[in-house]
Amino acid sequence: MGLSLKRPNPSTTFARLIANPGFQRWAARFPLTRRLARKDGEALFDLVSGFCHSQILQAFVALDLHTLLLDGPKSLDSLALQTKVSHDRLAILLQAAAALGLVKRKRKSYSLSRKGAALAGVPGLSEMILHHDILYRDLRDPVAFFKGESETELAELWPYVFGQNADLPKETADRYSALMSGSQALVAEDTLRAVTLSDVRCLMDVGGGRGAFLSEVARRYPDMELKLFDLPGVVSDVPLELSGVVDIHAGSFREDPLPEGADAISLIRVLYDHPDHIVSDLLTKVYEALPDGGRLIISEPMSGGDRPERPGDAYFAIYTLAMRTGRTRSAAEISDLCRAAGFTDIRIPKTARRFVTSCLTAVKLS
Ligand SMILES: CC(C)=CCC/C(C)=C/CC/C(C)=C/C=C/C(C)=C/C=C/C=C(C)/C=C/C=C(C)/C=C/C=C(C)/C=C/CC(C)(C)O
Ligand SMILES: C[S@@+](CC[C@H](N)C(=O)[O-])C[C@H]1O[C@@H](n2cnc3c(N)ncnc32)[C@H](O)[C@@H]1O
Repeated sequence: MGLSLKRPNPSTTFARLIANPGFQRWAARFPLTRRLARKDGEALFDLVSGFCHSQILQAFVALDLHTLLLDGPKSLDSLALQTKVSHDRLAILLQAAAALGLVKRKRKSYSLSRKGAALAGVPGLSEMILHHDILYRDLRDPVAFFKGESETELAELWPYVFGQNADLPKETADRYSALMSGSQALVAEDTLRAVTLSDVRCLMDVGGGRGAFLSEVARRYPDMELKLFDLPGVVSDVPLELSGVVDIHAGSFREDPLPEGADAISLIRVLYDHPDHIVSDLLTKVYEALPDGGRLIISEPMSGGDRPERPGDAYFAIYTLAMRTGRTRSAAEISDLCRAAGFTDIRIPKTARRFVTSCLTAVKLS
């Protein structure tokens, strides 16, 4: 091997040092480095075994253990009877669930931990977890997945995103809307905590589903005029109590112009379902529908961009990649798209839980 005269790249040198098994053995013993080495080892092991953790959670929820334990501690015998899982195998599942912090174990009796009880109470979370069987199958061959060489089932679950025609089969609309509206309560709560609407006279929620966000807005701002715009197959099922309060518009933002009259327009978990050209067209339509001084409110899970982060980059980006129609964008990317559509005064208010949603607001100033 020839002698390299290139000056070593400091970051490569650092990586090679850490990757050296001899250095690792030394660092695991040396008092000043051993805690860090153990911490890195544990973190790596968590990544290695993460797919088992998700499947333990999936079985825990599918067997309804989170609701069975809501009434208080239960014995292994009674849980085995109720779940129809053999005593021995259920003991292993419950032991795993205890290790993951979902249950607490006292000899042969099990109760929900704080985390397990929170899981039982988060609206729509168990349905979300259960539908992950699809994403799990889509990720079975991860290299083919990232190369874009595999078909994905998630893309079939949300066929509306492909739809040039706005007529959505009722069954698909139902399944989709139930899953969406479950998590909508959290999204609405965090969005409305981050963005105040006290100066808004009329809000139109575009892609607002069956109006879950608008019902929360109506609760907090009872005098606000509200409009909902979504596909015909979706808005036909807006609950009756809401249809009296909300002005409903059926249409497709791909083909139809947006109704005018609102001084604020919200796009809640809409952009990440679509590719850039559709997002650009939609933002232009939103701009056109708003009056001078009108405000755009975007809320959806976002990528960390320059600062990659787990919820946006290691979950939602993968989810939207499996859907094959949109992508998870960073606030900076969404800002660029908004600017290109004419918006100014772009702000990125902080939200409480990045795994629930992130927000961006912009203003039309012509
Ligand atoms: C009483 C004593 C002594 C002490 C109490 C101490 C105390 C106050 C403890 C707090 C306990 C508590 C209330 C905890 C609450 C925890 C909560 C609310 C947790 C919430 C978790 C939410 C999660 C994990 C949400 C996950 C959401 C997901 C995975 C959503 C996915 C959405 C997707 C994939 C949508 C995709 C569809 C499409 C088409 C791309 O849009
Ligand atoms: C991810 S969901 C979000 C629903 C709701 N905003 C929420 O956060 O739960 C996306 C919404 O956009 C709607 N949508 C998709 N394509 C549309 C289109 N071309 N025109 C109008 N709405 C559309 C869907 O029907 C759906 O209700």
